[in-house]
Amino acid sequence: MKIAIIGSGYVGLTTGACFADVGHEVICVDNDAKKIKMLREGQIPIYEPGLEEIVKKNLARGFLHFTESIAEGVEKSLVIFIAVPTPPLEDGSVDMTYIERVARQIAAVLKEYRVIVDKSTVPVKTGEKVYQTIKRYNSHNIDFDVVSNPEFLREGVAVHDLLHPDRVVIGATSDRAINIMKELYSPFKAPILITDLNSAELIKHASNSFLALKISYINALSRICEAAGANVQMVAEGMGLDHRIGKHFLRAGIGWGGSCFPKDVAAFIKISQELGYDFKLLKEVSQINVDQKEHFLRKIKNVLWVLKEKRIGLLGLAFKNNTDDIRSSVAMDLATAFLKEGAIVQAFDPRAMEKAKEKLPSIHYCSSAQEVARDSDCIVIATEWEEFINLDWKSMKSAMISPIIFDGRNLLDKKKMINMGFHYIGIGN
Ligand SMILES: NC(=O)C1=CN([C@@H]2O[C@H](COP(=O)(O)OP(=O)(O)OC[C@H]3O[C@@H](n4cnc5c(N)ncnc54)[C@H](O)[C@@H]3O)[C@@H](O)[C@H]2O)C=CC1
Ligand SMILES: O=C(O)[C@H]1O[C@H](OP(=O)(O)OP(=O)(O)OC[C@H]2O[C@@H](n3ccc(=O)[nH]c3=O)[C@H](O)[C@@H]2O)[C@H](O)[C@@H](O)[C@@H]1O
Repeated sequence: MKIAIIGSGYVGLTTGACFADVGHEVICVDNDAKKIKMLREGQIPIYEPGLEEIVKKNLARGFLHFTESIAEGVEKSLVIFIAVPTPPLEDGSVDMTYIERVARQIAAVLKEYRVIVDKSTVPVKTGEKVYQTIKRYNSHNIDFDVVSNPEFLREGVAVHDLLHPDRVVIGATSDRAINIMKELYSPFKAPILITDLNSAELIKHASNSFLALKISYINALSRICEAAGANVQMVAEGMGLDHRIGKHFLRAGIGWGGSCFPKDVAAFIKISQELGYDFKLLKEVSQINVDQKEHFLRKIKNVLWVLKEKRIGLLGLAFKNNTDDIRSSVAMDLATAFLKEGAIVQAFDPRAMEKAKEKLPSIHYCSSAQEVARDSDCIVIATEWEEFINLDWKSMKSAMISPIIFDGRNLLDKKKMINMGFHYIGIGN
């Protein structure tokens, strides 16, 4: 099937590449000329495991194309996905200008029936507004359908999540559009849930908020564990063995970050408020997340006393492992807080340093994790990169001025580190 994806960022590019990989003919559109030029040459502007291979493979076999022209995408494709940003405004509500502009741009070039699919994360009732907008600006009165098809991929494992989704949600009322969407997704062999437009849009905000809630819950428990002398990892394991609870998203840490949870939880609070419901539970979920980061900072200050002139070795800058994404990264927030207090921050991240350099040039960027330890007053683990587990911690220790580790992700084995002579401070243990 011929499809176009408007917006070739994280979601647009990974989705486009995976659709091409299962045999669809995909045109990825973006208004960033530099990005399109890079992509045409097979260069990938983001780090996502497995993505480069499938982009190159599908470019070579002619299943994947890149263009700056929305008109070209709309003309050549039956299904048009919208995957442009929906960033937060200052009050937490969603900036809808990107979606609205693309809806008008599609309407202006519509010549034949098309299915217009919203993949961006949007407030409930957006599909209705997109429909009205396209109808208004579609001067030739061409028939079209609007569908909501939210995306549930996680960065770092996006290719896997796209090729093997837990579920595909299709919010649509027209049989014609539903059948086209079912055919489009048939190669993925995933459960397909058909809903109305509004429910599909709500499923996305509800899912992200629930996952954030689960993490905030375990983070709140980590505080109780610290006060009671219990171990949050054991508590999480004991809870997670109950299938009704499940073991996933119960890793206590320094709080959730990334381009989606913070903005989507804030948006869902705002959307609920506009619908007349005060979502106090989610407000608390957000507050716990802020507290968790501040509590971690307090723990560091309790041990180091004054941060000014201290040399802090920071392991991790990305908002999570296996990505170079630093959007709303708690690791970056911590670095900013350390710098503000006058500390010297020497940091290493396996993938995110280029992006971090642009945002925080005053960090000293190290070429290896080992270098982070040199003459440091402590090491702070801020991103859950697995490769940090197997570092040569003995030699790290000998390079440090004082062997203190603040493990914000409970990545290391506490007993082992203490036996090695480290002063180890984790989360909830
Ligand atoms: N990043 C993620 O893991 C996930 C993101 N989402 C949602 O997907 C949407 C997109 O997010 P990302 O891909 O992360 O954003 P992004 O910022 O990485 O990509 C968006 C792309 O759209 C392009 N763009 C903006 N306006 C355009 C226009 N008028 N015409 C053509 N291209 C245009 C930008 O140049 C950019 O390349 C958001 O609503 C987000 O909440 C949903 C699931 C996962
Ligand atoms: O809408 C989105 O953009 C996506 O948001 C999240 O995906 P992502 O932000 O890529 O990453 P997650 O793996 O969910 O992690 C989010 C944050 O929570 C933290 N986290 C995660 C899990 C956990 O147990 N504990 C924890 O602190 C991570 O370190 C990270 O900062 C959701 O998991 C995806 O389903 C969704 O599609």
